[in-house]
Amino acid sequence: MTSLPTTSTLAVDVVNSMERVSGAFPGYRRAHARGVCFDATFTPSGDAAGLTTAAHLQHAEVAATVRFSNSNGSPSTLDGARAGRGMAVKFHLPTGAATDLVAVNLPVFLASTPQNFLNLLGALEKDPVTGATDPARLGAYIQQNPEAAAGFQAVATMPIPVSYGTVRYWAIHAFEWTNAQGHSQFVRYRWEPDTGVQDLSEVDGLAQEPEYLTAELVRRLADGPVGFTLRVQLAEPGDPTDNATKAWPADRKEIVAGHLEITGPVADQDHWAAEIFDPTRVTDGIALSADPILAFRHDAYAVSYDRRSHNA
Ligand code: HEM
Repeated sequence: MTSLPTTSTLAVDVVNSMERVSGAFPGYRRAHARGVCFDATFTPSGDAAGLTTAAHLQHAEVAATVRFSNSNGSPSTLDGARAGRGMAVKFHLPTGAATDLVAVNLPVFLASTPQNFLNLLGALEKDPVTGATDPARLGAYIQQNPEAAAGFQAVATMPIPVSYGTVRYWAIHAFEWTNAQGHSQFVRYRWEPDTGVQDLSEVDGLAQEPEYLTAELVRRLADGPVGFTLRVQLAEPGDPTDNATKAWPADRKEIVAGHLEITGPVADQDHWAAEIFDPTRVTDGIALSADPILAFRHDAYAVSYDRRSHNA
């Protein structure tokens, strides 16, 4: 495989292990394989403008492209199952550049470092003899790595959504905003659906069509736009900004940075499916925190992108 200059050996090891867990499907992302893209408009509230110079968070609306997805590396997992869902947003900036915000239906991640994530994947890999994942290995991993407990608790209670448009999505990592005066503030992002969170029971989830989430959202959009509010939590001194397994206290001040209105499916699904939504693609006024998972995602996504764009 051709390595991109930005990839690391660890990123290759992690993506190889992801393939052993979910399978490798030529041309598809190694995670969040099944997805669908939509056109949207983001209207900033103006409330973030005093905290960051980021162009999309000032006062003028910008166009956006949104990809909703299922987290598995297999493109044929059931929509009605309790599983991860992704919402990746690409904001198209007035300069012609873009900035991405990549979120899932989990408030915290399962590992604080890339090495821990690799170890966790190892515990999820199928036993070569039985061909199945061994729940005891995963249990032992969580016991030895208590940092994973909060994330797995959230995984166990993941909602089965009525719609991709009725899910709450977190971008998890801390990012650092800087304003025109040079003052900096750590933040965390969350998308709140206008409808409120709406779930299905397990029975109703299993009664749906296998891939109901795409058709449901297209039908819903025929009746009008689907909206999300971008809420931003502001860190206080001492809040961890480099650990994706740790949430900040729920009473931290929040602001509404803006509102996203999704209007309809993109005209060219193949073009947008081939695109990359990279959480490290930030813009002036936003910097990455020191969270090692955040930086590592760039490398892992590059490995996956390289493979899928060569139809591997
Ligand atoms: C070490 C940690 C992680 C690894 C190794 C990893 C790996 C990957 C890979 C390989 C892809 C496919 C990339 C592509 O081909 O374009 C992907 C996609 C994705 N990941 Fe992660 N990921 C990690 C953490 C996270 C976290 C913390 C979140 C949520 C905040 C997240 C949300 C997503 C979403 C939503 C997508 C789909 C993006 C799209 O629609 O293009 N991932 N991930």
